[in-house]
Amino acid sequence: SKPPHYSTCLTTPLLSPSNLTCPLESDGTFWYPTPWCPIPSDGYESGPPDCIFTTPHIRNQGLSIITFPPLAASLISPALDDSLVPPSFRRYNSSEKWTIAPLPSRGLGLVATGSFKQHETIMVGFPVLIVRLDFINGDRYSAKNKRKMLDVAVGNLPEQTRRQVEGLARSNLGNKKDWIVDVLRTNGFGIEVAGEAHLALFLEGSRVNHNCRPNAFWRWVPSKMAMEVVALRGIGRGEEVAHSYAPLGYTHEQRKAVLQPWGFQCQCTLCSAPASKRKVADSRRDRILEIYQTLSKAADLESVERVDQLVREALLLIEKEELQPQLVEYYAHFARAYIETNELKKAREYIQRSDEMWLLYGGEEHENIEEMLELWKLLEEAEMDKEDD
Ligand SMILES: C[S@@+](CC[C@H](N)C(=O)[O-])C[C@H]1O[C@@H](n2cnc3c(N)ncnc32)[C@H](O)[C@@H]1O
Repeated sequence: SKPPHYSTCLTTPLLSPSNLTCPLESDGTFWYPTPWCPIPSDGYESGPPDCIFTTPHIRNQGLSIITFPPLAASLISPALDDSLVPPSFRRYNSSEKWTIAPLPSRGLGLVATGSFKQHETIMVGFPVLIVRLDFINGDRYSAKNKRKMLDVAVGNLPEQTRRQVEGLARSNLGNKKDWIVDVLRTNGFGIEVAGEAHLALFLEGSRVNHNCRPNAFWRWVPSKMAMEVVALRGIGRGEEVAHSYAPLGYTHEQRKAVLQPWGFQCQCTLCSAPASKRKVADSRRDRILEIYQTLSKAADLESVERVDQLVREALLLIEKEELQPQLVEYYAHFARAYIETNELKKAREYIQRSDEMWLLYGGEEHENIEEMLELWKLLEEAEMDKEDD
């Protein structure tokens, strides 16, 4: 049977219908070739189909997306408007301060050919392939159909881009047919499109290797569909630029488990340290988490002095373990504990710090805006209550 044309504006819980105009913008001429929407195995029972959308010239490299039609429609403007990419973003793309080079036992990687100051943007990348995570993980399409759709998505890209995507494939892969799923899993970055999880593939950004004590982090700029790699600390010429694939703060065993899908043995300074040193690092990391949990239990917060003590201990351990990016969450958490114990001046100070860090690590459009707003509201209510007393 013929799939219903998606211009019927199939409703999806992901975007409220008020955000949609009918017919969907994705029905127009923006995409080339015409989007292809194979029928999911469950028909359209559990939602719209995943379709392949390609815009072959965007950002000088093209982009293919496999997702729900309303989500693709939501990207056309302004996120995928080439004329709205700020000049600074274009400049980083041809930066002379980095190169992609072969590195011992970890394939290619990003290497600084100039120096970077702390928090300086190193690279800006635009995705060439975006795939809805549940399309890959779910079973609405058979493995064969998924492969076919992914092949079409890559095949629609301009030849040079396609070759570069193919160049990301691992040569030692067991089942060669699964190369693109493997590339997405090992080189893809998790991003959100209208609140739905997707994997995004970048040509150069996907070459950044892992380090448990990273010198860089990346942030996603949804309104420009761009990924920025940013220096966590000063980086010298010749240094490899690496970020952590594992959440910071994990212990050795936890890191091993999350890094397993990438199929490499982590040799970073932390993982290859002698067992005794690793044990010290692990116990500090466990303790940081324990403090976090204690601060979450209002009943355990006997006094402001107790909160002060726990905050001081956590800050010291975070510094020792070089986990500063984690402060973005810890500051907000400290603030909650101070609100709980009615120490509102300190609460305000930590909310402010958390806000500043979110801006740095998540960018202006960071995903936690709502939670931070709620925290500010909570503080203001507590301040009003205190005034009334
Ligand atoms: C996102 S890619 C990074 C680019 C990759 N080196 C390449 O040549 O395409 C991830 C893969 O790089 C390798 N890799 C990344 N970090 C590594 C590390 N610290 N040690 C060893 N291999 C690493 C692993 O093979 C991993 O699956």
